[in-house]
Amino acid sequence: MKIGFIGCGNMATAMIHGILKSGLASEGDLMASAKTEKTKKKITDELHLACGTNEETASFSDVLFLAVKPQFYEDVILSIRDHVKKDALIVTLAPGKTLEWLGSLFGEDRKIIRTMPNTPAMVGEGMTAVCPNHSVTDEELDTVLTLLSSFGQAEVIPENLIDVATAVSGSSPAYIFLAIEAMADGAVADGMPRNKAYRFAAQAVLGSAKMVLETGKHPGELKDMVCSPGGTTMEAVRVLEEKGLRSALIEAEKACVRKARAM
Ligand SMILES: NC(=O)C1=CN([C@@H]2O[C@H](COP(=O)(O)OP(=O)(O)OC[C@H]3O[C@@H](n4cnc5c(N)ncnc54)[C@H](O)[C@@H]3O)[C@@H](O)[C@H]2O)C=CC1
Ligand SMILES: O=C(O)[C@@H]1CCC=N1
Repeated sequence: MKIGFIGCGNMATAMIHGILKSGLASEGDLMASAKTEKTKKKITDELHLACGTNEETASFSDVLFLAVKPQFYEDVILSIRDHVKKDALIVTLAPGKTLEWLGSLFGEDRKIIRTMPNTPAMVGEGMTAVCPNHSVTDEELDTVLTLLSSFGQAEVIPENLIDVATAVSGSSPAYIFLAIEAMADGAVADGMPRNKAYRFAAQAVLGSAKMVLETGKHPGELKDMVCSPGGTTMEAVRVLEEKGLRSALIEAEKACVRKARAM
């Protein structure tokens, strides 16, 4: 199976590392294309892959990832569509680009899998939402799920939820980085050296996420386990509620969904 990436930025690089590390494919099975000389050099010298034009990458691939920003999708699709193998599995990553829209550009009978990954794929802890179109068989879907699982979790969802997935997992690492930065700022304000503060905050976030996933307990119950009666945490939680953290996150996700639907 030959795997190609049109564009080789943050997401493609993370996916390539995951696929190679898992042993699902070797360097010779992969090709990527790029716009800049710097990225071309990264593909050949750092990733040790063949670097092709967009057209060469399209005609090489049994599984083809479209890893350019959404605003470049239309031009890229129009330039490669006649080069894509007839039975290739076309995997998209862009928000807002629906299966219907993709089918209208590639051709209705094409096998298209719309996904929404996230950058924690870079450390093998990605979360990818997956929506296949009607032309993709169960076996082909399994092939793509196996590739996507090489850098984290991958789960099929109905397409009407993919903008929601964008808000809750595609974009949410940015909210969490912001939270970690702010938590560390608070610690620095009270005298902790900055590097130590990032590590303490990030490890607390990592452990908390693991508790949700591994205990299966309701997040509210886990929160209550931290809040000793008359203790320190309840004071912090009281201020977070007063400042609207919960509502800020809900409204941020609603804005994210609105933007994705408008793209
Ligand atoms: N960064 C993120 O957190 C996430 C990104 N996505 C989606 O993944 C896709 C890729 O995003 P990133 O990797 O973050 O972007 P990026 O900007 O890091 O990478 C895109 C690459 O494509 C190259 N490129 C642009 N036009 C090209 C062309 N015509 N031919 C070949 N290469 C071209 C750019 O030079 C760049 O290296 C986007 O559609 C984005 O919306 C989805 C989920 C999360
Ligand atoms: O900000 C964006 O548009 C992309 C999609 C999800 C994360 N990054």
